[in-house]
Amino acid sequence: MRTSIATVCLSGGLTEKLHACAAAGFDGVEIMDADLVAADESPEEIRALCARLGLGIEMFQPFRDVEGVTDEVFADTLRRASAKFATMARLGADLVLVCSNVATATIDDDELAARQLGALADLAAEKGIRIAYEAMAWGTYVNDYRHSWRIVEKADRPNLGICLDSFHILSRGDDPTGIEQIDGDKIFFLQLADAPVLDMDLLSWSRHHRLFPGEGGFDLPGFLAHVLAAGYGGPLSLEVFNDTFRQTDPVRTAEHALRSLLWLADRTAHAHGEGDGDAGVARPPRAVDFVEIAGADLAVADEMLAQLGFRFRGRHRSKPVRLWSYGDARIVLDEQARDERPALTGIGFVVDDADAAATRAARLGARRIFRRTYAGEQDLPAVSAPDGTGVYWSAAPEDRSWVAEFEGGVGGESTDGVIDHVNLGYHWSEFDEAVLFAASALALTTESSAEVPGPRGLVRSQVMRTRDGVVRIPINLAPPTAPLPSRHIAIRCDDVSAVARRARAAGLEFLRIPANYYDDLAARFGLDDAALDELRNLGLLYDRDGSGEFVHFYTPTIGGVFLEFVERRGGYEGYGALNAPIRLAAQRNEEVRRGVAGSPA
Ligand SMILES: O=C(O)c1ccc(O)c(O)c1
Ligand SMILES: [Mg+2]
Repeated sequence: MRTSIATVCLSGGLTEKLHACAAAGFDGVEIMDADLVAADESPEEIRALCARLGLGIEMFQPFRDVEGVTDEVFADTLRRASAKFATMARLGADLVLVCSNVATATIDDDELAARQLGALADLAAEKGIRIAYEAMAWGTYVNDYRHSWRIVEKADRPNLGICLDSFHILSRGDDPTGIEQIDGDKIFFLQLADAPVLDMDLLSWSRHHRLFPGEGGFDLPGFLAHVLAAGYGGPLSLEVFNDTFRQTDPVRTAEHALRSLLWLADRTAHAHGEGDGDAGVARPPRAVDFVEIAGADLAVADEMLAQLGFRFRGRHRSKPVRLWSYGDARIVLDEQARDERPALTGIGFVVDDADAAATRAARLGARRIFRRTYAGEQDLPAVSAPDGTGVYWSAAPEDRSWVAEFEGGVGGESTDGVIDHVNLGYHWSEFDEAVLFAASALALTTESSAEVPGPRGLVRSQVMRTRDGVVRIPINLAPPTAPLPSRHIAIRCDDVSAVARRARAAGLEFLRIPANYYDDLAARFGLDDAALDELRNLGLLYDRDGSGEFVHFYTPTIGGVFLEFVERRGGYEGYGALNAPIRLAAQRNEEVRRGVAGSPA
């Protein structure tokens, strides 16, 4: 599989983009005409740079507004084309992308379109150039890949083929199975992009919201399978127009982009039964093993966990690390960190094959973490997620010997606790990368996303989970000007009221929920007075849907982390989305009271 990326995906000048693509390990690039026009370097210099970096120039793009025009307009099109073909010769590029006409087309006639594309192809042939014709989703007359293929067949030139772009096909809801009817040798190029499912005009959706494969709502593995079944053997090239990636560090974005292609290739091979074992598609995790909180002094966390009813399981025998558990929910407090501010710094997962999971994540570009372990200590395979969060794998319960490395804890175990979800917040520049990491390295599935209004702006929440719901990681996108949101660990228990009562009796202060919230609950759900009083008195939040109920509460925030206790009744699958704005507002009110709030924006 040859990997390629369009320069339009990245920020920076053309040479910076090329260096980033090469550093990430791409085989080739699509050079955007506009990037070349704006570059200081000549086409010859860009050609030499690509050669030095080992990057193939897979395609030059785009050339626009060719077919369906009057003879007079077309004469000028050929003049424009001659000039661009001369540039391509200097660049050493021999494939050009022609977008279906979105602007100057005035004549809806396939015979004319085929004649004009044929004439363009003949001009290109004199320079040894091939043309890939791409149906744009918003093309004036040609906007369906099957239509572009009919025209290419009609024109019947050896150097004229089509370019398929997953966005243009899937955004319109066109059936991609027809791709298999196309002669694979005539698919000259393949562009890949995912996108969130949005209800908006195609052009804006395409120009601003495309995503790398695995980050949106399109079935890219299914799409690619059709293209490969047609016999396509060219590069897999990413073409992602996205406002965020135009601003982020091109080196990091290029690494992120390559990870999406590896994920896609794995998924597609897997669907064909060609997975290569340990490096192939990871099986989703079976559970969250533990969550790690690190900070220089975690005494406040110890106190809070004790108040909540966690059991102290002891100190690690060789490190300043402590273990607490609530049933099967384990929290590791790590005081090796120099940073004063406690933070959620790692998550352990239970998988079938821990080494395979780590190897696979490393192959997807994640850095391995090597930790000092002493004789007899379990060495959990681990990597660092792109944001630096540690990810550990173990094959528990058969293999949870690390727990026995903690000494001096109390015995006995409450049995009803488990980690329900771990909520991670990101800024705009890291959000899509985090979603892709969860989809690829953690083998989690994307659930629909929600938007939550908070006092500092809108928070987008994208839940990544296993299909069985045993592992759930809501990934939140913070408003652009807000500080990085706190992360939180949600513990599921059988009786959240009992936990709340006990924690209050032990002196734990909860996040303060406004009285107005309970008036609104009464209005919304018609709860009886006793139920409402219990919620109000204990400071609990409540939600209900067609399948069940959800009762939960939040602790105060310690540094950058807080806890939530939840009780799910019946088949309730959500996270109390209607309560999230209450939580965000209450957390801000708490910051205001403590004088650490900053400005609202
Ligand atoms: O939005 C565009 O103009 C544009 C240009 C080239 C492409 O390959 C494409 O898919 C879209
Ligand atoms: Mg395209």
